[in-house]
Amino acid sequence: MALIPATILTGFLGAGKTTLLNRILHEPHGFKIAVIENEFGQENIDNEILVQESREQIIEMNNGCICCTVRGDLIMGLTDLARRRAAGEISFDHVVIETTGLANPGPVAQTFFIDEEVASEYLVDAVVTVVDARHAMHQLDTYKEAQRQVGFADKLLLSKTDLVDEAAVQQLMARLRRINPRAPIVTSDFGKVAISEVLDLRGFNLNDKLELDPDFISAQEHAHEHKHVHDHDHDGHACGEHCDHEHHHHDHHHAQHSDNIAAFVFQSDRPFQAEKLDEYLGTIVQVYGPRMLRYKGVLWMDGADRKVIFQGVHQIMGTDIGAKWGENEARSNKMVFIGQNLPQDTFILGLKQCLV
Ligand SMILES: Nc1nc2c(ncn2[C@@H]2O[C@H](COP(=O)(O)OP(=O)(O)OP(=O)(O)O)[C@@H](O)[C@H]2O)c(=O)[nH]1
Repeated sequence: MALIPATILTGFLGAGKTTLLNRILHEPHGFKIAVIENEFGQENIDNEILVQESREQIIEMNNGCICCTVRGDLIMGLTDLARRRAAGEISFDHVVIETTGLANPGPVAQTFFIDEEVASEYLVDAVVTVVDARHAMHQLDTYKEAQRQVGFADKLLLSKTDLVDEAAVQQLMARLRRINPRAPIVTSDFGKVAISEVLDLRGFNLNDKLELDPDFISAQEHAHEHKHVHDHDHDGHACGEHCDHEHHHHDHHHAQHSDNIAAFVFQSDRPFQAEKLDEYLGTIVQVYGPRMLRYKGVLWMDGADRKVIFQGVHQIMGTDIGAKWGENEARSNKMVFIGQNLPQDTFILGLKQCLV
């Protein structure tokens, strides 16, 4: 049987991956797509944001980052999809893997060559990287992950050009071409791009990847190097049961993400007072915005019968009206903050004060 093409969709935190995916899943283009979602932090908010009707074909992985702690889950997810497809239980002709904003696409792509079962069912169609035109210059200056995602791309999709002027777009494009002269660059504001620019690119050329990273195909785990991310929950606990961080494993060179980036979760089963919350979020974004890499949440507002989806990147914050709360669904608030040296306790205390 023909191999199933898989697209690795990558891009730094908040670049616009889910927005693009949502658009693709809504469009009538003839592709049947299965999605593998990997989100950093324990709460999969993207699941609320992605279109509901495709849900049965969305596999979530949120116990760690796809390029380090959950590579085994990726293999299992892929082989399980292939088995269900062969058994006629589900039907799809393409897989899209949305990585976390901090993932190194190298080890994700590697999985398709190293794992025999995966290699016998799938081929990497392309690594597609979404680049945030508003924040990319700073991200490229500061985070190796952002550089790697651009370096590994077979196609670069430029989002948020609506937020910057033409000169800034040109300057960014010139930089992207210097980092990765191979990858064509296409503008894709709010995911508006032809499907032919994203799927069926047949763009993954192993030789290029080997030039970029001579260890690419070696089965040695984590030959790549990236720095540290903690994943804190609201109790201040730093690492979950799947934690695989360096401080637990001093005996081998381990995959890590950028220093000082940490995630924490705020949860509550009391509703928010909208005005208080608006004011508080406005204030923290003003003060801590430059260090707030990504934040999102599903919110329960007092008196509202619909969920409110809230999200942002640095100072740019927005809300959308989400689905109705189900009749038997327990209402609650879930927020995830990913940032550099954010004062977790202050945030949590402040948010608590916005509850009814
Ligand atoms: N102005 C503008 N905003 C955009 C564009 N694309 C996405 N956004 C917004 O940017 C925010 C992040 O978009 P997502 O699609 O969730 O980004 P992501 O890459 O999936 O984020 P993570 O998976 O959390 O890293 C959302 O508030 C989007 O509405 C764009 O082209 N222009």
